[in-house]
Amino acid sequence: MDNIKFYKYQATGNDFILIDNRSTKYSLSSKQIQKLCDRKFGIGADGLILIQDHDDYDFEMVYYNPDGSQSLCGNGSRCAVNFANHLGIVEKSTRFLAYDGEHQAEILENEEVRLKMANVQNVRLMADGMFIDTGSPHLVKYVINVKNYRVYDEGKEIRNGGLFKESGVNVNFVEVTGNSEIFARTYERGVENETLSCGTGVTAAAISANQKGLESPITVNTLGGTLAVEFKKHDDGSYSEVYLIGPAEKVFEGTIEMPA
Ligand SMILES: N[C@@H](CCC[C@H](N)C(=O)O)C(=O)O
Repeated sequence: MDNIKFYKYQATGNDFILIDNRSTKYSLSSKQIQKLCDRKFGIGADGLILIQDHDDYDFEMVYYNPDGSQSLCGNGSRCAVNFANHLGIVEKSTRFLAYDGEHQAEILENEEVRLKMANVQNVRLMADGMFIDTGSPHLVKYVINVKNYRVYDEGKEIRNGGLFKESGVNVNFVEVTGNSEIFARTYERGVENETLSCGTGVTAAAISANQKGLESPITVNTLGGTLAVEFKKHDDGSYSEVYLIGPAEKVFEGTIEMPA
């Protein structure tokens, strides 16, 4: 049985297993990903990331939710950039490929990463809130007293509700807390629980706040820490130059036997 060398990273409390797969040695099944991400029987994480070689980019980030499904992960991307730096693949700036296409990123002081997100085409008003695609699908709902809100129960209900049943959605509960400041909590599909922070969710929350009159840059507080989001809004309702900025750090590294 193979031993896998892994690195554990966290970005505002959203935690990930990172694996150097430049040799493309590992092709993990959903069952293996589920076991590695399991907090009791495995390493435990909100997601798993393989860093792979790519002919046209510095690297490719292949992201899996803990249930084995795939999407873009904003916080995971910031961890991947610092990991790629640790592996010697990139220096201060990079261009890499992820689930939703090309991303650029810059490593700032104190290992903070400034990640360029894809343009946001529009904000769709729906019965439960605003629907915004930031590389993964997000519903943003404004609530009062978000710190005490029933995020798990309501998030689960909306995520599994009629409208989103097929492909699911991440559900963000947001409160405006200042002139350019919000607090966001996210129920993540694929984790099927609330996480301490969700990067694509924080980005969607900041863009939704602009619809309510808040201007870029917006500070987004989460249960796991603080991020900043910058953007440019256009007359047709789209957004470009969208950046997610915040910390990402290695927590520990180790080896684990490849699960069956
Ligand atoms: N934690 C992530 C989002 C990961 C993807 C999401 N669960 C989905 O399936 O859409 C982030 O930081 O963006």
